[in-house]
Amino acid sequence: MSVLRLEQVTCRFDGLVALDNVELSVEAGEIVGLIGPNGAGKTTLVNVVTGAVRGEGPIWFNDKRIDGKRPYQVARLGIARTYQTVQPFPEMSALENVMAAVVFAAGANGIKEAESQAADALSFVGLGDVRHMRASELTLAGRKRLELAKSLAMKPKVLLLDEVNAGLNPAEIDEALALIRRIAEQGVTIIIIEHLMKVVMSLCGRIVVLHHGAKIAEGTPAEISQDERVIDAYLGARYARARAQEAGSNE
Ligand SMILES: Nc1ncnc2c1ncn2[C@@H]1O[C@H](COP(=O)(O)OP(=O)(O)OP(=O)(O)O)[C@@H](O)[C@H]1O
Repeated sequence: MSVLRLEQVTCRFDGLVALDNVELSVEAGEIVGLIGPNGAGKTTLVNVVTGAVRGEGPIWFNDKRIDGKRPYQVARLGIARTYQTVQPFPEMSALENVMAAVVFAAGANGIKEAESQAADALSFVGLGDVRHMRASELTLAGRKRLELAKSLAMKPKVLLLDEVNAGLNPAEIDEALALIRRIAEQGVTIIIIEHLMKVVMSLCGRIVVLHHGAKIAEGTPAEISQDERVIDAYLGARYARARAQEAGSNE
């Protein structure tokens, strides 16, 4: 049974259709990539699933309908997200930032428990040693990890990652990839919005492509990289040629 399912979900902003009858079904344990050109509706999909923006059409989390729920209710059911632009409370420590996320997702279970959950999440992402540092003093890679720790501390079953690798250098991206794989190994189902094709191709078992709010393709990385509509709308001919050359040189 799918853990998350969107049934013909539409989202309009005045005259603009940001999501157009999108069908999506994600199985437990999958890492699904969500790609498409700027403005395709990827972040809107995350916003609609997590209750930040109201759409039309049923969204199921296991056997529960979650469309219409508020963000904290969705978070408490077990769906966490990261934000494209990381915005920690700059003057608070990394630990305090994650504790705030724990309280948002779990309610007030006591400050000690929130602290211990937050410390575990920070260790998991490799920020255990700098947990008392102010968020504003962390590097971009550190703030991205902090963002991950905030969502992980909510103990999610489904995690929606919105461009967690943007702005990172190649070494930092490799580390982030390893971290995302470790999160998936914990049994967390992941949907990742990502512009770096190297990341999507190596991480995701399945890729969903949005264009002008509509799903134009869905398949394995190999299928998607050869799909004419995806090449036209997003990947471009140069990418397809490079892939074909790679395939040729591997023969
Ligand atoms: N709150 C909003 N109010 C009005 N229009 C919005 C709102 N949020 C998104 N949009 C519009 O909806 C469309 C889809 O935007 P969205 O941010 O979901 O795209 P995206 O695929 O995530 O793009 P990017 O890759 O640039 O982040 C865009 O035209 C955007 O301007």
